[in-house]
Amino acid sequence: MAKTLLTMKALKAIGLMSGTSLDGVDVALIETDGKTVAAFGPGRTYPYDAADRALLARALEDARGLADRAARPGVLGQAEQRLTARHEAALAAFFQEFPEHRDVAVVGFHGQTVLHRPEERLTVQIGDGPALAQGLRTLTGPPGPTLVHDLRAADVAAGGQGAPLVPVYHQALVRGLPQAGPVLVLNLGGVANITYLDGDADPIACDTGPANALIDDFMSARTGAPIDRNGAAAAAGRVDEAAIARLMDHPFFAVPPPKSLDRNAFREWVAARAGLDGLSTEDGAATLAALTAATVAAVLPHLPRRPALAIAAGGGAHNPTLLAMLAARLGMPVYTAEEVGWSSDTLEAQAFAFLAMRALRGLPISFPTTTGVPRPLTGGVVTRPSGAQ
Ligand SMILES: Nc1ncnc2c1ncn2[C@@H]1O[C@H](COP(=O)(O)OP(=O)(O)OP(=O)(O)O)[C@@H](O)[C@H]1O
Ligand SMILES: CC(=O)N[C@H]1[C@@H]2OC[C@@H](O2)[C@@H](O)[C@@H]1O[C@H](C)C(=O)O
Repeated sequence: MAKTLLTMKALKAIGLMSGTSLDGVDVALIETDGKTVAAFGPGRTYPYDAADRALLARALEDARGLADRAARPGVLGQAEQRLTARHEAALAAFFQEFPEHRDVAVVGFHGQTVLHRPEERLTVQIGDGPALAQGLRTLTGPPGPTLVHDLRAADVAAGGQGAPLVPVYHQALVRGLPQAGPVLVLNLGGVANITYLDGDADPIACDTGPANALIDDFMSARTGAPIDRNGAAAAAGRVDEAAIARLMDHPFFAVPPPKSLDRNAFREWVAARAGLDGLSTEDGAATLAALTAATVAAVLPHLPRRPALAIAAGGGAHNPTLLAMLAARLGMPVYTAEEVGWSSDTLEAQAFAFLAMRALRGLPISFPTTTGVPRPLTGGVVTRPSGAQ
C-alpha cells in the first residue's frame, strides 16, 4: 500500500467542462497525483457561438422526456456530435498555444448535462468519449492520453445525487490555505453549489439553487445579451423582497445536503411567483441576484458550524453586486477565488482534471456527505490510448 502511494507521482491532467450556463468549453491543465495539486497550468475558455448555444438549449428541451440515458432523440444526437467536435477544436487551440503540454497523461471530459433527475436514477451528459479520445491521439501524437468521461453515472446508479463532484477538489485546494475555522467554497455557475470544509472531516456539499442561469435567461429576454455584465443592471435596481419571500417558500431549501438540481429546476417556480414581468430590467436583475444570495444563505442552518469565510468561484465571482449580496445574506466575508490564489474561470475544469486522475487511480470522487452515495465511490468511463475501455 505504502509503495503504491509512493509511486503515485504527479502527472499532467487536463479537464474539459461545458457547464450549465452553455457559454463555452473550459479547458484547464494541472499537475496532480489525484490527492494534491503539484502545479496549476494554463486555462482557457473557448466560447460557443450563438448557433451552438441554440442547439444545446434545444438539446436540453429534447432531453426532458428521456427515460433511457443512452437514447438520443430529437436534436440530441446532433448536439452530441457538435459538442464533441467543439471540445476537439478547443483542445486543438489549446495545444497550438501550449505545445509543451501535448504530453498530458489524462483528460477528464465532463460533457454537457442535458437532464438531471437523480431521484429517477437518471443523469445524462452528452459527449462522445471514445470519439474525443481518438481525436486527441491525432492532436497529441500516439499513444495519446487516457480519457475519462461520464463521471456522474456510477454515483447516480449507486443511489447518489451524481452532483456536485467538485467538493473533493475544493478540499484539496483548501488544504493549501492557512485556515481559521470552517470554509465555505461557492461555485457560482448556472447553478450554485457549496462545499463546507472543516479540517480533515469529509466535505459537506450540495447544490443550493440558481446562480446565474435565471439571471442569464432574464437578461437575454430583456436585452438580447445573456449576462448582467459585472452586475451593472442589478447594482442599479431594487430588490423585490416580497418576491424573494415568495420564492424562498420552496421545499428544496428546507432539505439538508446532499441534494442536487437540474439547470431549469426553478424556471416554472420563478415564472409563476417572481412577478418579473412587472419589474424593470434593473429591478428584475437585482431580485434574481438576491434570490441566488438568499438561496446560498439558506444552506447555513443545515451546516454543523458557521463558516468563518466564503470563497467564490465560477462566473458569478465576476459579479460584484452578487458578491456583495452574498456577503450581506451570509453574514461573512466573501473572497473571490483570485483573492486566495485560485482561478474563478478555470477551477471547474481543473476539478475534472483532478477527478479524472482520481478515477484512473481508483480513488473515490464522491462521498456520502457530498452526493449521498452509500459509500465513497470512484467513477468514470476510461478510454485507454489503445482505444480499449
Ligand atoms: N463579468 C461577469 N459579470 C457577471 N456575470 C458573469 C461575468 N462573467 C461570467 N458571468 C456569469 O457566469 C456564468 C458562467 O459561469 P461558469 O462558467 O462558472 O458557469 P458554468 O460552468 O457553465 O455553470 P455550472 O457551474 O453551473 O455548470 C455566465 O453565464 C454569466 O452569467
Ligand atoms: C448535473 C450537473 O451537471 N450538475 C452541475 C450543475 O452545475 C453546477 C451544479 O449544477 C453542480 O451540481 C454540477 O456541476 C459541478 C461542476 C459539480 O458537479 O460539482
